[in-house]
Amino acid sequence: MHKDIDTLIVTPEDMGRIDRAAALDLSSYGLMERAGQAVAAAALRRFPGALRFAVLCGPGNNGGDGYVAARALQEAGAAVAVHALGETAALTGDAASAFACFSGSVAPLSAYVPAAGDVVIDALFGAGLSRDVPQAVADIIEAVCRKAALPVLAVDLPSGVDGRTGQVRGAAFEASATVTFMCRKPGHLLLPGRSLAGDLEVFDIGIPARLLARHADHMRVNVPAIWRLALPEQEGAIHKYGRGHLAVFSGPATATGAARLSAAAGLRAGAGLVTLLSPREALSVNAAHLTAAMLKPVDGDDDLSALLDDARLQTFVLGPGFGDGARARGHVRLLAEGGRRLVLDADGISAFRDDPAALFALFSGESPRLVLTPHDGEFARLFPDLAQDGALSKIDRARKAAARSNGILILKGADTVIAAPDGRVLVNGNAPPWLATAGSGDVLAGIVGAHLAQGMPAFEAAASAVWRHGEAGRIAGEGLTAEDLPDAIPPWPE
Ligand SMILES: NC(=O)C1=CN([C@@H]2O[C@H](COP(=O)(O)OP(=O)(O)OC[C@H]3O[C@@H](n4cnc5c(N)ncnc54)[C@H](O)[C@@H]3O)[C@@H](O)[C@H]2O)[C@@H](O)CC1
Ligand SMILES: Nc1ncnc2c1ncn2[C@@H]1O[C@H](COP(=O)(O)OP(=O)(O)O)[C@@H](O)[C@H]1O
Ligand SMILES: [K+]
Repeated sequence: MHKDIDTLIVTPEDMGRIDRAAALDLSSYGLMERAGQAVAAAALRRFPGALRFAVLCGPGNNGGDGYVAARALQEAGAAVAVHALGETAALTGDAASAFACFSGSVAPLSAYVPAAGDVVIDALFGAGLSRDVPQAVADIIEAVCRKAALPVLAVDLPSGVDGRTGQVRGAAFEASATVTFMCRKPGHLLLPGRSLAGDLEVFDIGIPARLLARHADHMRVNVPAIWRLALPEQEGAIHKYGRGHLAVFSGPATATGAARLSAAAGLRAGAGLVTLLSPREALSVNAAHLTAAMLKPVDGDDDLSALLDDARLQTFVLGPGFGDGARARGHVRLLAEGGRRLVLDADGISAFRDDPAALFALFSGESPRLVLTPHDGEFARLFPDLAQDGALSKIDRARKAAARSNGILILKGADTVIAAPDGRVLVNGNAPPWLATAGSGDVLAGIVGAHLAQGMPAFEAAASAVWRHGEAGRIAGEGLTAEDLPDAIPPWPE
């Protein structure tokens, strides 16, 4: 597929618009025919041992794809049982045409009895799911997935998964694989949709790339092609200051490890110099554990102000293990007023829970130089209204938070979303589950800081850091601890 549209993420609403635009130039039934044929081909390829394909067809075009697939499977000599939700006489448009071309018998959905050897083709609802699935569908999902544990191939989306949010509407199939068309939808990438979709195939049914690009909304999968052009130059003889100087605030003597993880990651991720800014009472414990990173005492705003006279210090990480909220707020104010770039993580985020607007005001009005790295709990402290709004997807939440804060949001989790105030959004997909370990977030903050220190724009710095963090997790492998991660940070991709 065209490599530029390969990474696009399109909401069901935008996809509907694209389908309608495509139908002006192309036969919309032709699109459905190719979609259904692709589903049948995937079914035969993935399930050569199937005794029977049970094709469950819904009332819209998703059901239409199902009738095309059923016909193609029958023509290929496979045993097929087709069951419809609702009256087939009520089908309209392309779905009615697809039904008319299918010559086999169609039984009601309620008559389907899952049998061993069946492979279920789920063509009940796709992009058009607009409310919770009816009870009859919830019952079938229970019978197929829980009681009979049959393999399911989903058409476009597992029925019950909301394509815009990835949330389950009432109940949803758990598919072993899903065949979708042209582009991924948010529901394929955001949890729980991502795990319910199983192995995802994106099939090109022939909608022109220009239509996709015109109607898509700056949402993409986080891949190196997106930020490669913003990578720092790697010249052989570059001076260490040329590769940027990152400063990381340490917590008190009892909580210094988190900041050292950020510092170690910052060095590995390419910052030329990393300085740990430590309370005096924690200097000796920090010194005992540091080799390549430098150490400077900072106890309060006066120390920090003096340090900010050094114009080479432009980039800071504040939050990992930091503790003291009042001190954090004072430091953040000085850094903002000094025009510095800041990665605000963990305790640094929580420090502004009583007055998030004060934080946003400090970084308003110019190109973003604040990167916020909350997990869901920290996000809710800064953006309680967005966290509580059940209608918003994780993408919507990150995007609105970025706009409000004029910062880059890294909303963490297995489906980390990176968003910029200008509306660009990336969904990350390379993080292995074992990256969820204590201290892993501190490493991420250090990588973001290193990228900023090397002069990358904030959005690209954040996105590439999330990607490299995911790769480090894969390289370090299952059973990793956060201490293994810095050494596993890979070089920049070719
Ligand atoms: N040109 C196109 O439009 C193409 C569309 N394709 C297929 O078309 C699908 C989208 O088709 P539609 O927009 O018709 O949507 P769907 O077929 O996903 O569902 C819409 C139908 O289901 C009903 N419905 C929605 N939620 C319901 C619920 N909870 N309980 C009961 N009924 C509910 C709606 O009233 C409507 O009749 C895609 O997912 C894809 O499979 C493909 O054929 C490729 C081309
Ligand atoms: N199930 C998961 N799969 C992959 N990555 C995950 C998963 N859960 C969390 N992560 C990632 O692990 C890191 C955890 O960071 P965080 O929540 O701040 O923990 P900590 O404070 O312990 O470092 C984040 O980068 C997050 O995106
Ligand atoms: K479906």
